[in-house]
Amino acid sequence: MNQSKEQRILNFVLQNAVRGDPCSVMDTIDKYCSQKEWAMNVGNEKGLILDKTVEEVNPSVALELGTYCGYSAVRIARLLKAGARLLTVEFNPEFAAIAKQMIEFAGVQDKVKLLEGPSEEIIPQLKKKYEVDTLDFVFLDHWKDRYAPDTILLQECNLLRKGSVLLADNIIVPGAPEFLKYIRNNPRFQCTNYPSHLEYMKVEDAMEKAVFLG
Ligand SMILES: O=c1[nH]cnc2c(O)c(F)c(-c3ccc(F)cc3)cc12
Ligand SMILES: [Mg+2]
Repeated sequence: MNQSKEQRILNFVLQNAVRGDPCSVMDTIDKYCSQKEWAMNVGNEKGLILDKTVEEVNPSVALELGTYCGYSAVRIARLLKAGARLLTVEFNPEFAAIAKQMIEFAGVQDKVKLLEGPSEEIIPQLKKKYEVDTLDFVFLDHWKDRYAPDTILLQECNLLRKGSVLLADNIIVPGAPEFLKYIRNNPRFQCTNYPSHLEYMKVEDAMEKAVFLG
């Protein structure tokens, strides 16, 4: 049974990165995906926008929708203060299995809880099953057609509070037009656009920050 691309990425990290060193894991993934096989990690350019937003928010409880291989989970978790935690949701079981190993190799497993399943099922469970009160930060990086419905679902589940920050990847490529239309016309959100480039490519992309006003 030949290996998946995600398994090849993980193997390259296990053989070339420094165990327990999140930056080494991120750099090694970026090296593999820029030189050998493209993959949909947020990457280092958009990753810096993610870093700045996480540092600005300094979340106690963060949610990521779309774990993939765990690159951005490692990226976010490395910046979390003592006692803070990241919940990351992945519906593809193969990706989740890779991400679990990636997160453990990076040494951030104590800060990260990987939840396997569809976001629309997991979001309504966050309060009771995962003991979440409200979310300080949400990184939307899963399926573009879920950005808007999941943002509505987060509000319906009372998971956002005044000042909660959403950051969405792939606003241009693949694009999330329905989400942009929803969030930019909604008076309960203050939006900011961050132009950037598609991971590992000279193609324009952007991220959108949306602060919930309560
Ligand atoms: O499905 C996705 N989920 C989350 N993030 C993505 C991403 O960052 C991409 F670049 C892309 C992408 C895939 C193929 C392309 F040709 C361009 C972008 C997809 C996703
Ligand atoms: Mg993305």
